[in-house]
Amino acid sequence: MSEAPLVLAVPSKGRLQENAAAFFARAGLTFVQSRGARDYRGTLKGLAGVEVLFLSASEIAAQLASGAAHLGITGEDLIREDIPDADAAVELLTPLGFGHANVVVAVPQAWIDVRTMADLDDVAADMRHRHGRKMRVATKYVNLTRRFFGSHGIADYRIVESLGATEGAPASGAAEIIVDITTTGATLAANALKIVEDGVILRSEANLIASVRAPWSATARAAARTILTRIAAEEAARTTREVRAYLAEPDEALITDLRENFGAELPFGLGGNGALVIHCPRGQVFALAERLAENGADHIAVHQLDYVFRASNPLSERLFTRIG
Ligand SMILES: Nc1ncnc2c1ncn2[C@@H]1O[C@H](COP(=O)(O)OP(=O)(O)OP(=O)(O)O)[C@@H](O)[C@H]1O
Ligand SMILES: O=P(O)(O)OC[C@H]1O[C@H](OP(=O)(O)OP(=O)(O)O)[C@H](O)[C@@H]1O
Ligand SMILES: [Mg+2]
Repeated sequence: MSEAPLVLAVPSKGRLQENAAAFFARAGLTFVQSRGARDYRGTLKGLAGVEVLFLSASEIAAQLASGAAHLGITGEDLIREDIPDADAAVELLTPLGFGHANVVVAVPQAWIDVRTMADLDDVAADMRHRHGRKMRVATKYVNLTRRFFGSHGIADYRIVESLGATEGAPASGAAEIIVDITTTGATLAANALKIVEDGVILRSEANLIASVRAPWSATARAAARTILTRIAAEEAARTTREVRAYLAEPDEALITDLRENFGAELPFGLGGNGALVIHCPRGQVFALAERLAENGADHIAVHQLDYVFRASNPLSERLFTRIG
């Protein structure tokens, strides 16, 4: 196939890099950077039709928006901030459980009268009327800030664009308040800032994201299907346990009970000789084992799985439903 390859955009540095690489590795997807770690283009070992781009998290959002990348990993905060029509441009295929960060409005701790966005509105109006100047908000999340302040009816403010160390702006006098991301809260605390109670703009985490506008050639589709199938197989394995037991006479009522009350599946059928192979959600293992024991199983073995491949998976379905 000589058609345009699938372009996969992966964080090359920063907070998301290590977790993203580990995520792909778990799914058996290994990057090959033939010219060493500073080579910002690569391929996937054993998988033709894929070009890997190593980019910063914000550049990944831009490439997904324009369609220069088909698939990528980045933070939802950057997607919502950098892509004006995010829901039309990209599909968030699945959250990844890392890169958690909240985009928040924070004010000096010394502002003891300011607890809510409504209080902040009062402060802003007051500054405008009494001192004739607008409250300054330091942030790199300009669009998220405008939308959020607008939704709270706050208009008396001015954004001071910040390119880093935003939490320092109030102390340095560059702005009165800030909008930034926080995870542990350590940076806010170190700068004597507090989060406004109803001032959490977005709860973000890293996502696997597809571009709607990328050229989805047959080659790109086939590669995406392979990648998503592997990722889904790993995810299914991680959240599932395999339970094996022997029951002299497994009856239909028990099987129905296991299916309905424990989320159990018998992926390989009933077998016929009383040997049961059950797959169930990880959290149901102990309850399921007890039920099997009550029904006469005297040896119940529980296994972790590496991969569970299914004919269809939620990730591929989401992608192909969206791109047609
Ligand atoms: N403290 C944090 N904990 C967890 N995830 C974070 C944290 N800070 C940022 N992130 C997530 O990682 C993304 C990228 O942040 P990172 O610090 O790697 O890059 P950056 O500082 O935005 O950009 P650059 O490194 O190019 O200056 C953020 O947009 C957010 O989604
Ligand atoms: O709540 P915390 O756990 O303290 O984390 C929040 C800090 O982490 C990020 O900065 P980063 O270290 O990525 O530096 P940057 O300003 O260069 O992005 C973010 O911009 C905050 O400053
Ligand atoms: Mg950062």
